[in-house]
Amino acid sequence: MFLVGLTGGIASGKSSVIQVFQQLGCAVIDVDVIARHVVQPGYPAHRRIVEAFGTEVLLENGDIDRKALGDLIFKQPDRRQLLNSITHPEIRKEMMKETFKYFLRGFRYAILDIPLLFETKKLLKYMRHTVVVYCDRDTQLARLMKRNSLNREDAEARIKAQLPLKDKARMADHVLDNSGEWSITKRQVVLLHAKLERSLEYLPLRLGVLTGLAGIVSLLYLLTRYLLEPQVSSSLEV
Ligand SMILES: Nc1ncnc2c1ncn2[C@@H]1O[C@H](COP(=O)(O)OP(=O)(O)OP(=O)(O)O)[C@@H](O)[C@H]1O
Repeated sequence: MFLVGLTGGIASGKSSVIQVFQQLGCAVIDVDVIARHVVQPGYPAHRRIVEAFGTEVLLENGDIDRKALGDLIFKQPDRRQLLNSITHPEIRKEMMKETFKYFLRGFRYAILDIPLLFETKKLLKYMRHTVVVYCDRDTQLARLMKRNSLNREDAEARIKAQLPLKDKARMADHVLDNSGEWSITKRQVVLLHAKLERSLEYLPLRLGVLTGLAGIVSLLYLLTRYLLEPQVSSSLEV
């Protein structure tokens, strides 16, 4: 199995593209979903966020108020870093668990939706392929303003807070251009999936694990035989 990291910019279409991969039966790991999961009440990250940011980032039912927290860290990079240092290790652990489950189920590749793949770089070394969901700046701005009911100034500020989408596209192995009609994007996703499925890059890990298992089984077999065999020399001595 190999890993494919999918990223893009705010409102560039990542979630929409990931849905198509899901419909195609792919192994999808959504970091946003994991990020929401690990901050639920009862989880260590939830307790540490409340300790660090206070109860004003809580909703009445005890859940984290993601909007309040987002607003709080938006203009304060040091607090953003603090939040990341709490949540990122927990997110990575969950991602590894999910990846392992898909590996056991025999998937050839798993696609991970990682919004800040190129910014944080931490997960980049595990990705055999990187995919950027791109759209031109005007389209991105218009879709963001519409989806989040933002004025132009706020939407522009949010786009500016990230690496430019064009730079990300240059760094990626594959670019899905989502500037136009949705049907055109969908076709690109289907083609990319077919290409990744055809790739033989899943073989080294699978063969490695099978060889390792075969080695362990042989070792156990030899050990069992040795332990169960009558000790001829010692019985002669008696
Ligand atoms: N090709 C398209 N044509 C028209 N609208 C689109 C297209 N692709 C996505 N959208 C719309 O643009 C908005 C942003 O898309 P989406 O939520 O998939 O982006 P995203 O990259 O996951 O965003 P974020 O990271 O900010 O959550 C959504 O409202 C979606 O319905």
